[in-house]
Amino acid sequence: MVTAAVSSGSSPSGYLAKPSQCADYSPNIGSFLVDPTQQHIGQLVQPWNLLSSLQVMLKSFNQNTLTHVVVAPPFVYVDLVKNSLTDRIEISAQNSWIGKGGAFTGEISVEQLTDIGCKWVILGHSERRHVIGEDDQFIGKKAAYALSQGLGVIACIGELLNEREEGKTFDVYAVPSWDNVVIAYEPVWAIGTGKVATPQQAQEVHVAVRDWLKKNVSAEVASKTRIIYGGSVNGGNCAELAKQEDIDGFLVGGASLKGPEFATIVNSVTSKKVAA
Ligand SMILES: O=C(CO)COP(=O)(O)O
Repeated sequence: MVTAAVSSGSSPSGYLAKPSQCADYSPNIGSFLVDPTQQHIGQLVQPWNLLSSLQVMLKSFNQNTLTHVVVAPPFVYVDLVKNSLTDRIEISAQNSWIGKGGAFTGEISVEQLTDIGCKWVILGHSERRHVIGEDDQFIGKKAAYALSQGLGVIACIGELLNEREEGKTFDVYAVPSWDNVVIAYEPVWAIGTGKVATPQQAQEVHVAVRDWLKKNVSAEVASKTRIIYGGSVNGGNCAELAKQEDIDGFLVGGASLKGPEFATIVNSVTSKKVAA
């Protein structure tokens, strides 16, 4: 990407942002997010792989549907993916720097992301927490900064398998009171494992998150905030998950690389909204 000068770290570049390509959507429609991280099911995500899946998906879903589609490609492909897709799909980054851009070599700033037209950033993904070592406080600071600059935040929360087994699911997520936030519940044990949460397990946590928002923020925020589920979502399990009252959409990794399956997942969210 032209903007990533080696010595300039996360400083904003002179790259001109394109005009907004944001599709209008109402806050309480379904969300569907695609996060094909660098490596999924042993397969390196290449842009043409992702793009061909997205093109297949685009042919199979009605672009006038209510489902809000956001794609989060690896950083190096953001520009390519953005420029190859219809305006109907918004782009998210998979991470951002904690504060204002500066000399932080190797980091990507919020300013750079908005500069190239990103609307969203995923923060607190389990791999950032458990592999890189980011904690709630660090993620909270990142979220606050991204939001202050107008970037939407897809905030990921989720428990490890041993925490679920020890009954700690409800202690793990400390969700700050953010506006312009989509909350993604991703049980760590379900990510990339093929072991999906049951609809009831997911619904139980989503309800608890909504209750948390109600108590700690407001009833309005609780009802408007989209809470999406991630972790081994596929074409076969999406419909039952989507039927759950508090599951507003999905964060999908591996299945996003399979176009027809991807369309099935998008359409499962749409069907729910149409039925509502
Ligand atoms: O965490 C996820 C995407 O970032 C979920 O991945 P999978 O859908 O492959 O389990």
